[in-house]
Parts: sequence; structure tokens; C-alpha cells
Amino acid sequence: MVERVKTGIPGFDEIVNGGIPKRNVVLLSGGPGTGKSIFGTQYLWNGLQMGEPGVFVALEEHPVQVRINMRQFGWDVRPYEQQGVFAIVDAFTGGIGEAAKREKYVVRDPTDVGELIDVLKQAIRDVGALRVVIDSVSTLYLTKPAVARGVVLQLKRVLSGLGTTSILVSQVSVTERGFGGPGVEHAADGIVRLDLDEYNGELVRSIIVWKMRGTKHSMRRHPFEITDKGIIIHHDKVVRIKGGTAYIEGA
Ligand SMILES: Nc1ncnc2c1ncn2[C@@H]1O[C@H](COP(=O)(O)OP(=O)(O)OP(=O)(O)O)[C@@H](O)[C@H]1O
Repeated sequence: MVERVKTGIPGFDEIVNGGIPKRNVVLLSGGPGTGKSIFGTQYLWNGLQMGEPGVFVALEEHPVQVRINMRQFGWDVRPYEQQGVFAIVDAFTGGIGEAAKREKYVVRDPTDVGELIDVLKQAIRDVGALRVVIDSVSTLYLTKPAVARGVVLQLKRVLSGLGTTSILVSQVSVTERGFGGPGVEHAADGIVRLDLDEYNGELVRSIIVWKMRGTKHSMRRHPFEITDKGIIIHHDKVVRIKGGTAYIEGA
């Protein structure tokens, strides 16, 4: 029996046959505004509701902004930080600014992957994390694509080794077909892609699971929505394109 981690994101566990296999490192890839950060934080929040501690690594946004964004969906993580079951690793500010001085886990040099891993390990141990989200890993190798695969493998050893089931957010450009960097796709245990595409003057959100080691999964493109309560995936529906128009149909 495969041990699974339930994301609790409506519709997602259904398309991966019950949840993400434990210790998998999943690449969550997508263009701008596709919902990657919301998906990642929803996964961590749901974990906290199920008694599973988590760590969020902020590389794209100030930790203060991460808390504000989460609160907009009703996900107030402050009490969980105070209880010591949730932590944000600040790999954004470099320790600069008044607000940054109040952060417990700060990576002084966010370009130093070694330092980031040391701070991350500490945070995982302190809170007993079972879930980790890194938003985004692309930032770690934007200027040096050749090291991308190595960075992901290094993170995978740590994340999987410490027993966490993790999501690595990967940014791709609007038109890019890939998942974010040479070899990264092969290093990850799973690939989930979020898309936002325009058909006939309308933007349509969809999700597809490209791979997920250790389980069978849906091979279809499912529509999803972002609501005030977060992401809702319609696992019983699929997106089909006919004559340049997108149709949402029963699966
Ligand atoms: N309350 C809400 N209701 C509906 N949609 C929302 C709500 N809040 C945010 N969104 C949508 O979510 C999008 C942002 O999602 P998110 O920040 O997760 O994107 P992302 O994939 O991480 O993008 P980037 O790579 O640009 O940071 C917004 O552009 C908006 O379309």
C-alpha cells in the first residue's frame, strides 16, 4: 500500500488516486498568475488543519506579504507559527529591513543554495514538518540554468530524506511548453502543470498531472477555479478544444 498525503485541495486528490505518494517531490509548474502560490499555500494550510506541520520557503515575496496573501483566503498562519508547527523561511529579504528582523528563519544570501538548505533543514526539524513548499525554485537557477537539475536533486535528497512530501513551484513563461529548466523534469517525482489559456477572448484555467511516481493518475486536462476559499478542481470535468473554443465537458 502506497502511503499518501492528502492535499485537501478539492478535486486534486481525486485526480492522483487519493493523494500524493509520501516523500514525493512534486514540481508545480505554470506561467504567471496560474495559481501556483495559492495551490502551494492551500496545501500547507490544509496540512495544518489535519495536524501536519509545514514549512513555506519564500523566494519570490516578502514573508509579510505571504501571510497577507494567505489571510485573504481565510488562512491565518500566525497562531500556527506561534505554536511551532508552521514556519516561513525568508529567502527573499536577505535580512534587510525592520520586518525581516522579526523573521526566525532568514537566508542571508538567497543565491547561496547551501545556506538555504541549512536554514530549511533547521526549520523542518524545529516544526517537525511533513509538508514543504518552495516558491519558487526557478529563482535558485534563473541566472545559471546549467545547475538547475543539480539544485533540484540536492533539494530532493534533503526533502525526501527528512520525510517530507513537497511541492517545488516552477515558473515558466506564458508560451513555454516545458516545465522549467533542463533536466528538472526528470529529477522531480511528480509534475503538475497549471495553465491559463485564452480561447475566443476568454481565459480558461486548467490543470494536468504530467507524471506522479508511485501512483496512477488522471491523464486528462481538468478545469479549475480560484475562489475566495482557494482552488477548486473539477475532477469530473475535462477541457476540450474544438475550433479554437474551449469546452468544459463531463469526463
Ligand atoms: N479571491 C480570489 N478569487 C478569484 N481569483 C483570485 C483570487 N485571488 C487571486 N486570484 C487569482 O489568482 C491569481 C494569482 O495566483 P498566484 O499568485 O497563485 O499565481 P502564481 O501562479 O503564483 O503567479 P506568479 O508566478 O506570477 O507569482 C490572480 O492573478 C487572480 O487571477
